[in-house]
Amino acid sequence: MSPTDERGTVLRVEGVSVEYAGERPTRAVRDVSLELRRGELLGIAGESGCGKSTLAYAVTRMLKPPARLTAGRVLYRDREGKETDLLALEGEELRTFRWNKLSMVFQSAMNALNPVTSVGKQFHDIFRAHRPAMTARQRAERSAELLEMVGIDPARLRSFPHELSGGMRQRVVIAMALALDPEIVVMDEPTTALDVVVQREILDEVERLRERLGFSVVFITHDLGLLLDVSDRLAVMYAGEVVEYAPAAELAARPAHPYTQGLLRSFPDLLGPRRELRGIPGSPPDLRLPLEGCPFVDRCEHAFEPCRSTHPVLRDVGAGRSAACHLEGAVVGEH
Ligand SMILES: Nc1ncnc2c1ncn2[C@@H]1O[C@H](COP(=O)(O)OP(=O)(O)OP(=O)(O)O)[C@@H](O)[C@H]1O
Repeated sequence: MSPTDERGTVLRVEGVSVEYAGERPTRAVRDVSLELRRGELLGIAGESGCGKSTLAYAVTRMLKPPARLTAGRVLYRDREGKETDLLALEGEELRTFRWNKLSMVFQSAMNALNPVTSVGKQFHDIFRAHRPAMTARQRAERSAELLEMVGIDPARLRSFPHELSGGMRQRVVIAMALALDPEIVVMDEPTTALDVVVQREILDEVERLRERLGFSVVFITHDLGLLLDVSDRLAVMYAGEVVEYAPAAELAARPAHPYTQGLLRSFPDLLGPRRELRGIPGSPPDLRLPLEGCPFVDRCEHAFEPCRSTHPVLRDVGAGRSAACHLEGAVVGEH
């Protein structure tokens, strides 16, 4: 049993489905179940359009029309084991929950920051709203401490967002997300807009902070290579569904789902032997149309009789892995 098992689950996503309304609704997230353990980094990978962001918005209660949650529960479990269904929270309860227990870091730091307000004032506003008992001095001290924590000179509290580099802005957003010491941080493509070196620095920072502060992270990106590096466990999404769910090391060594194998073949392994780079031919199914069999069937080189007619459910395929695939053991060889 790993240390995260002993600390238990902090968030459980159960059977969540989301649709975008339209003449034919887009079923963007379909019956997704996941579990975030205390202190772990759970990665969510998949190509653009597979529903990662929609899932993040559903979990953080930020879905806006035309998106509509059609099924499921998102349960937060506190340290005493008491569960709260996030999808049932409203008004003040939801607002309190959002910053204190769960916070979010999204792709565009520029959109998350108010361009006409100094960084310091934005920290002060968070504290004034959520920690009204704090004095002005305590607010200033805590803001400076948070900036230092993410490697930024507290003198920057006087800066406006446009005076900071992209990497610094993203660090500020991460510091804000950590302002009230949340237990869960959901990060959706937090470094995608940044260059590779800055990306790496920020990820190292998140790692350090996670070790120090003990929060859990849901980390969403299309960059599977990066996720394999930073995640404890990984969920691979395809066409709105989780098709594989496994410890990162197992997923890298023995990917069970043909889609995961294809994704792993699509990027170069910098340390391993040179190999042919092959993408996955074809494109994902139209999520507005009914899907009967496996959503990956048209792109799968291993498709056989049941794949077109029977929808595969996520099942245990050994070594802590689950895969939604009809193949026996789902493992069809090294990638
Ligand atoms: N506002 C919207 N209205 C209708 N359909 C939408 C809307 N937003 C997203 N979708 C559809 O929902 C599906 C999932 O999109 P989503 O953005 O969640 O995927 P993603 O994996 O996060 O992709 P990306 O990395 O490109 O953001 C896609 O088919 C997309 O076209």
